[in-house]
This record gives sequence, C-alpha cells and structure tokens, in this order.
Amino acid sequence: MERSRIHVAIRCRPISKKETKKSPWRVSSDSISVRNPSSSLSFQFDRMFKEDCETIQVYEARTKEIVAAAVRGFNGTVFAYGQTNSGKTHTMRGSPAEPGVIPLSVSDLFEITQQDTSREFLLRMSYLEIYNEDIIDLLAPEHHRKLQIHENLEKGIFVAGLREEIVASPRQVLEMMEFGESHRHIGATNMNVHSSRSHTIFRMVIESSQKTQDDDAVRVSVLNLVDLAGSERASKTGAEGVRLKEGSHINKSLMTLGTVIKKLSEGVDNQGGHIPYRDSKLTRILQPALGGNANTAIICNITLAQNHADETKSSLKFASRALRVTNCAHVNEISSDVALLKRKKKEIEELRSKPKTSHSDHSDEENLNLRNTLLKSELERERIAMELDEEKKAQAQREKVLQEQAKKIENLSSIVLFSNRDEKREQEDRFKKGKRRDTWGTGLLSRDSSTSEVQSHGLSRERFERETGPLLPFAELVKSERLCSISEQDENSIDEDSALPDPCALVHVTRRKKPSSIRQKKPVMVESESDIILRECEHLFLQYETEIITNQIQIECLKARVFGNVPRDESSVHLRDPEDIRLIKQLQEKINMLETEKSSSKQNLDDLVTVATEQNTCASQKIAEMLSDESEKLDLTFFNQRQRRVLWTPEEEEMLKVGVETFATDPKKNIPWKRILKMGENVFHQTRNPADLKDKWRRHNPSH
Ligand SMILES: Nc1ncnc2c1ncn2[C@@H]1O[C@H](COP(=O)(O)OP(=O)(O)OP(=O)(O)O)[C@@H](O)[C@H]1O
Repeated sequence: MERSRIHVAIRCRPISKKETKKSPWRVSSDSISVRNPSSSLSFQFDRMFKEDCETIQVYEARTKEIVAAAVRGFNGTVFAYGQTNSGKTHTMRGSPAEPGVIPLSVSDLFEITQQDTSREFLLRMSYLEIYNEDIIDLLAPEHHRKLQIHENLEKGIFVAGLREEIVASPRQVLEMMEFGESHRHIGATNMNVHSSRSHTIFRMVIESSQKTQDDDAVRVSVLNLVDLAGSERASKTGAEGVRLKEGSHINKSLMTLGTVIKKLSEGVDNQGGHIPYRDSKLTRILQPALGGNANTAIICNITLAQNHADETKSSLKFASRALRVTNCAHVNEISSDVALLKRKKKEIEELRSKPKTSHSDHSDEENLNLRNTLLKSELERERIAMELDEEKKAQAQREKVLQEQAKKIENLSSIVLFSNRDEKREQEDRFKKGKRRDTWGTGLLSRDSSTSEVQSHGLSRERFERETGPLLPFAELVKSERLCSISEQDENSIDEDSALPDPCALVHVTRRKKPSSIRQKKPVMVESESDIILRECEHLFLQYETEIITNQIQIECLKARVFGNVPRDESSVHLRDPEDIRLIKQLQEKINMLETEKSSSKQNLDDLVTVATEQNTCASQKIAEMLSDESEKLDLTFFNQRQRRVLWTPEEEEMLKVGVETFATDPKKNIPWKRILKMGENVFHQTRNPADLKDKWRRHNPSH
C-alpha cells in the first residue's frame, strides 16, 4: 500500500503582453504570489507551469507515473480544474499540433503494456459526461438514457450500464474518443466560444494477469482522465437561459468538489468520518480518487490576467487545499469472476491456440470483435438485470401502498357502517322526542330534480360533483388538492372524524357518499343502500387492482426467468422461449380486460351514485310535500272533530292510548296508525308537546 499526497500542478494559460504587464501575480518554479509587497498572499505547489510551457511537460510532471502505476494495478485519476477559458480542455484533450494529457496517456499505456511480456492485458475504455447532474454515455448516445451510480463489494463504485469498449490500439481509442466528443455538450459563452458545459470522464480499465504462472489472480485498475467544466460568473460569461442553468449546475458540483477537498484536507476524523461525496455525481464517481484508493493529480489551470484575479485566487485556494489530501493507493488484485479477463481467458487461449494463418491480422480483428460483442452483451444483461431489480423494488412499493389502501378501505367500511348505525339511532331518538316524523317514499323520480336539490341545499355544483362524483383511487383521494382547500366547516368535520385512519380520505369518501346537508333529511333506508353499493364497488375495485398487481408480478418473475443468469439479449429470448412470451402476452391481455371492466364498473358506480342522490332529493321533496298536505288535512279533521264532539269515544280513547304508546316507542308497528295518528295529531296540535299530549291523554284516562 502506498500512502501518497494528491499531486498538484498549476498551469498558466498564455495572455497578451498588455495583460502580462498589468498582471498582479509573480510566478516562480513552484510558487505563485501577489506582486503587491503589502500582501502576504503566496502559494506553493508541486509544480508551476508558466504560459510558454508545453502540455508534454505537464504530462511528464506526474501523469506519466500515474499511467505507469495503473498498468501495475494502481488506480489513477488526473483532472484539470480551473475557471472557464483557463485551458483545461487544451490541457486534457489538446489538438493534433499539441496532444493533450489523454492522448499522451493512451499512447503510453499501450506502449507500457506491449513492453511487459510477462503479463497479458485487456484494455477497455468508456467515456461519459455529467451534464446538468445527469450521467450520459458518450459512447452510446443513441440510448438517450441517464445512467445511475451503484456500489457493491466486488466492483466498488460504478456507473451501471455504461458502455465499455475493448480496445487494442491507441488509434482505436482516439477514434472512439472523437466519436464521444462529437456528442459532448459544448456551447458558446462570452468567455469561450467552445466552452465545455459538462464534466467529462475518460476512463481506461486495465486488466492483467501473469502469462506463465498458474496464479489466476487478476489485476484490475482504473485510470480516470477528467476534464472538468469551468467555474464561471454569469456576469462575465453573459449566460442566460440554458447556459445559465448549465452554469449553475457546473458551479454547484464544483462547490461540492471544493467542500469534499476542504473536508479531506482538514482530516476525515475531524469530519466525524463524513465526507459529502454523494452531494454530486462528480464527487461520487471520483470518490476513490479523493482520499481513497488511487494516485491522484490535479492540474489547476489559471490565468494571470488582472481582470480574473479573484477567480485565480479562488482556484489557487482550492489547489492548495488539495495539496493536503492524502490517498492510499494499493494494487487491485482480485481472484473472483468479476475480472473480465479471467472469464474470457479460456476463450482468448482458445483463439490464441488456433493455427496462425496468413490472415492473422484478420483473425485478430475477429477476435477483438468477438470479445467486444461478448462484453456488450454482458453489459446489456447487467443493465437489464438492474432495471428489473429497480422495477421489482417499485413493484414491492406499489404493493405496500395497495395493502395500506386496503386497510384504509376496511377501516372506512367499518366506520361507515358504524356511522350508519349511529344515524339510525339518532333518527330513532328524534322520533322518540317527537320533534318530527320520518317517512320515506319510493317510486320513479325525475333526474332533473338534482339541480334544484343542489340549489336548495346551497351546494355549489363543483362541490356537489366532488361529493357525489365518481370514485377516485385512494392515492388520489389522499393527495387530492381539492381536499386541501376544504372550507372551515369541512375542517370541523375533519376534526370530528379525527379518530379515523386517514382523515382526509375519510372526509372525501363520506362526503362523496353522503352530502351532509342532504343527509340530515335523508331517510335511513335509502342512504344505507347507496353506502352498501359504494362499499361493494370499492371492494370490487380493490380486487381488480390486486389481480392486476399479481399479474404484473407474475410477468416480472417470468421476465427474470427469461433473462436468467445466462447472458443473452432479448432477441435471443424471443426465439428460445416462445412459451414464456405467450404467457406474458396472455397476462397482458388479461390486465387490459380487467382495466376495461374496472372502468365500466366505475361508470356504473357513478350512475348509481347519481340515481341514489336524485332519489334522495326527490324523497326529501316528497316528504316535505306530504308533511305540509297532512298537517293541512289534520287541521281540517281537528276542526271537524271540534265541531262534532268534545269528548273521545271509548274506542277512540283506546286507540289514542295505543297510538300514543306507539308514538313514544316505534312508529313502524303494524297497527291502524292512520286513525291513531289523526287523533294523536289533533292532540298534538293542541299541545305542541308530547309530554302535554300524554297529560291530556291521562286526563281522559284517569284510571291509567
Ligand atoms: N496553454 C495554452 N496554449 C495555447 N492556447 C491555449 C492554452 N490554454 C488555453 N488555450 C486556448 O484558450 C482557449 C480556451 O481554452 P479551453 O477551451 O481549453 O478552456 P477551458 O478551461 O476548457 O474552458 P471551459 O471551462 O469554458 O471549457 C482555447 O482556444 C485554447 O486553445
């Protein structure tokens, strides 16, 4: 294990003679300070590269060593840091006239591996960019998908589904890199016409194993060459709209990088062991390079121009903190099957053992293509497995929500029943007290009455529709914005229902089923029926939902079975497992059928609710009409009786006795209640009080 400090070099980009004259900075071989004698601002680094230096010098200062160590099995990371237009891309990528750190590293990498005859090597490359905090595969732009970072014991931190290309020559790498470059996000700002709008990570994975010995340990190391986007000030770059958004993402992730470096420079122990690597994709991917298992070098690009003195100062502060960060690099040797080289060794050996023909070059190319195809199919399989895994997790989550909903429905059902019982009791109490009589009438009632009911009960149409409207799924019920805007009166009713499992959901459900103002006048029977229908429908929907979920789970299981552990792409699956595919299709059709049934049931329920509401409305009106008719009629009867006689006949007295008793107990006993009622009503109209009514009756029946 090698304990080493992050190597930090500063590279100054060329500026005009006029700017040089005005520059506030003085530069020596390894330090930079402010010219002003009164200022003590001075920084010391591993190396300082003046404006006239060449990239090869910067490369040889440290990166060359890191590349050589990567071949020996040590991870390595080199990144260019600095404000926009300071020369990062020029340093890392360079130009045909002056190749950058990346082409120089690639060239060295192949040269060193070819010189080492004792080991065999397998090199692969990948190229990604982090644009607005999304990871994009520059070698597979056609996928248009955002990649995710994962971590496991075997592979450590890795970007799942990132295309890796096995490469056999520097030319091949540079071609692939050019391809990736053409998809990179670059835009013009006031400071740089070709400004990088994303961080790019060029990665080489180097696997090697001993050629001769039986030692099957494989060394796997990673070399990251990173071209960061530059920190920028919107006032200077003139960034607006998309550029501004990009700029803010760039600055945010660079700030996280700065924080990580600062915390590491202060010591991990001082941070309670917590370093915020996860705060940005950049720091998460570069985590091993920052205080971990890697040799790391930072090339900090600056400009000595006076008008950028503040930005330069801030870059120098970052670089000087990085100087205090130490890493622990060690050779990465593994004996598990994770190493591609190990898994492919047999295949490579087979290909090698083939007799060399005159077309040896051609067979080498074929060999490489074969390996690449295998690698691609493995990566694709890995990606699909990961996606399935995520889908399974989401499925489990959905199931959990469904179970919670089922519980809620159950609770609600029991509460609705309970509330019905309460209501019946209330009605009976009211009846006992004789405040009013409840009668209910059935029959065909006009649908048009709904409008008048809505108006007569002072309900707005919107609220009426909400309360009597179609059944919403529970997730929507709970989240429904409309619930959040319930009136104060509604809030009170929520309080009343606070003992329920989910007050919001309950308020909605109870309201939808039973509009409060209608409920007061609604006969018990009608209301209970509609409640039962609603409950049954809710249960029916739940059953449908559960069946759909079960089917989906079955599909997932089948998919997992189909893709299995053997690497193969989907097209081969179609060919090999038509039975499974047919089953999946059948299940899919069943799901569609259930969905259709569900929506038609929903429609039926809506219709039922509408009809029930209309019936309630009409029943209320009928009751009101009957009451007024009857009272008029009774008044007349009373008048006639007063005219004809003053005292009750014994028969009438007996009936009155029975009638009053009935009045005080159960209005629905099977007795000639119309007659009793007439007499009872007459007394009632005289006294307007049931207690008085009883007194009066007692006066007529002193023996009782
Ligand atoms: N050392 C150098 N020698 C010659 N030209 C340079 C040097 N450094 C930078 N330049 C030139 O300056 C311009 C800006 O450089 P470059 O694009 O590399 O900056 P950058 O830091 O990558 O900017 P951004 O962060 O906006 O992408 C380019 O035209 C580049 O050729």
